[in-house]
Amino acid sequence: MAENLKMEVKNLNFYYSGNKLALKNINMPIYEKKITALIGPSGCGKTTLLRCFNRMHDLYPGNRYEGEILLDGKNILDKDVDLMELRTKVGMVFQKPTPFPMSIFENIAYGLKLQGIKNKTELKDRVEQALKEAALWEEVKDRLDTSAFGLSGGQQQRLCIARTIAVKPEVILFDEPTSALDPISTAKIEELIVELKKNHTIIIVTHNMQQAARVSDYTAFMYLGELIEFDSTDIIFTKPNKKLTEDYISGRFG
Ligand SMILES: Nc1ncnc2c1ncn2[C@@H]1O[C@H](COP(=O)(O)OP(=O)(O)OP(=O)(O)O)[C@@H](O)[C@H]1O
Repeated sequence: MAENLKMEVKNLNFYYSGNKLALKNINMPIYEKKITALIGPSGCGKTTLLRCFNRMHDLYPGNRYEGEILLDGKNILDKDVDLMELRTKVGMVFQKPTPFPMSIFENIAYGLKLQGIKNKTELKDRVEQALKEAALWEEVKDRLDTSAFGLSGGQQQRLCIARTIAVKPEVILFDEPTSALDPISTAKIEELIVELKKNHTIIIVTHNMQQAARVSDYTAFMYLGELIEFDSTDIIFTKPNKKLTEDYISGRFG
């Protein structure tokens, strides 16, 4: 089946301030409305690569990119890119749930208000829609005005997902979204991520290989800042082309 390119990484190098080269000549496609998993041993550069896709590294001075990352054909590493706009298009969910210290409703309304949505009915509708998409509505609809900190860890993570999807991103980055959660909450989030690909392109960092195999369509295996192999998840987990990939998949190191 022909896939549509949503993003494309071309000859990407990334340096942390102090000139530490953390990503070396990365080239890979990101297909539209598919889930791409980034896997590899600790310190191989998964999170570093993920944070390039919405230029999170720009929050710290001295970090430097070389090469290109195209989003719908336009290089997001160009100097004149509006980072607010980029981060609206390319949203991010972090490892630990990070609700704001406000009510469940306000957690989601916050980003919508920043986008200029002031109308109360519209805000209510958009909050409800986001909570429904994040499979949280039924659990919270009677306590929208209570603090987000009253939710369980798994619910907080779904709230963070709701907050991210409320502003209608095209791409969603997940950085080990279930590593702080129990197995039941993890299963719910995995189900949700698969559901979200109907309308979004998804990139997920995970050090849980079973999770990558369960949820993703494509997998990128990284090692020491390099992309060793990119292919369909089936191939990576059944007959990878590189010995290093096979050794990692079969648990010989990692
Ligand atoms: N802020 C930073 N400044 C300098 N070097 C960093 C910084 N953050 C990460 N690194 C280095 O960049 C390399 C890649 O780290 P990264 O966190 O991307 O790996 P990872 O594959 O996501 O690892 P993990 O699975 O442990 O989260 C490592 O050598 C790490 O020490």
